[in-house]
Amino acid sequence: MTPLIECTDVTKRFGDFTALSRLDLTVPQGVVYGYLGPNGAGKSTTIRMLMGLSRPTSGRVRVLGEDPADAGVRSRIGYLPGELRLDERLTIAQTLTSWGRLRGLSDTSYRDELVQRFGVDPARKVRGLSTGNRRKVGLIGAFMARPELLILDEPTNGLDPLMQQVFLEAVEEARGRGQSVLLSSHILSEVERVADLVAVLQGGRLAAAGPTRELRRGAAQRFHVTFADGADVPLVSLAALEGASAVERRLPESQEVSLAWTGSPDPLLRLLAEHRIATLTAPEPDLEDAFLEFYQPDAPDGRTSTGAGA
Ligand SMILES: Nc1ncnc2c1ncn2[C@@H]1O[C@H](COP(=O)(O)OP(=O)(O)OP(=O)(O)O)[C@@H](O)[C@H]1O
Repeated sequence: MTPLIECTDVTKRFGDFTALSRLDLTVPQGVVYGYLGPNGAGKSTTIRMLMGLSRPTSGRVRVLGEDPADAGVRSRIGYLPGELRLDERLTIAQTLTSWGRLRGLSDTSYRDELVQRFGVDPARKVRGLSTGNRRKVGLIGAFMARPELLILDEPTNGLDPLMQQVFLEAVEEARGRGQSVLLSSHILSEVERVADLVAVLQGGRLAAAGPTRELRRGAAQRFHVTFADGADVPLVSLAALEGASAVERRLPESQEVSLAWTGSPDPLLRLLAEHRIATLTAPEPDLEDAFLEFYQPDAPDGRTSTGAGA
């Protein structure tokens, strides 16, 4: 089956500046795809190309199997731009009706349900709406026609936690119906909850891409160890282990040590077994840990230097 989005070796330059470099990206049917990266990484640049709003300098972009410069393709996508421009003179209802007309939407029951769930008053004028309420209108517009592909640029910007929840439910419903959703976000915990696949952009290059579960599995695992009162705290031996990084005592004289670990924990557990331990905890690594590894400023391989020195 043709992927809904396929970018092959895509580069985008603005003058001398390369905003995106040799991007390969594939979004299959029926998945939620998280598009992550720090400010200026190139997320919006990618999304604008997917929507045919700008052209790649080189490489090939296909959306729904077509060139996105084709207006017919665009009208099949539920799109939420990073900066949504609305006609200030209209009410919310008029705005949604005009978008619906453009899409040939005849059954408005899902639209009306979304209006309820997002808690917007359709009679209100767009002028004077808060950022969050504008975002809600944009989201309802993107979801209401149940398009096969949704492309959402920072969709939860300005939404309160309750509305973020409503949004995530709409995303899960869309996936349940076989629609695909590409969403860019800085809110990693939310992407982690909902995305099947993620890509991490850094400085216009893909730093990682793959199933969320695998990325999380590859993340450094944090361990917190409390050595028994009076027992040795083997900081130097811990820091010398190959999988260890950021080995730190909680407080200068404390028996508590935290460290990050990559790879099988066997060598760590063997070393710890030689010592008297009061507690050992290892929280589930999250995407934030995995993600932040990609842009430690002074550690290109993602490892932080060890804090062992005491
Ligand atoms: N039209 C343009 N002309 C020149 N440079 C641009 C243009 N559009 C984007 N850029 C630059 O390209 C880089 C990527 O920008 P982009 O907006 O895609 O990043 P982003 O990942 O979406 O970041 P943010 O989360 O801050 O929106 C930035 O350095 C930006 O300044």
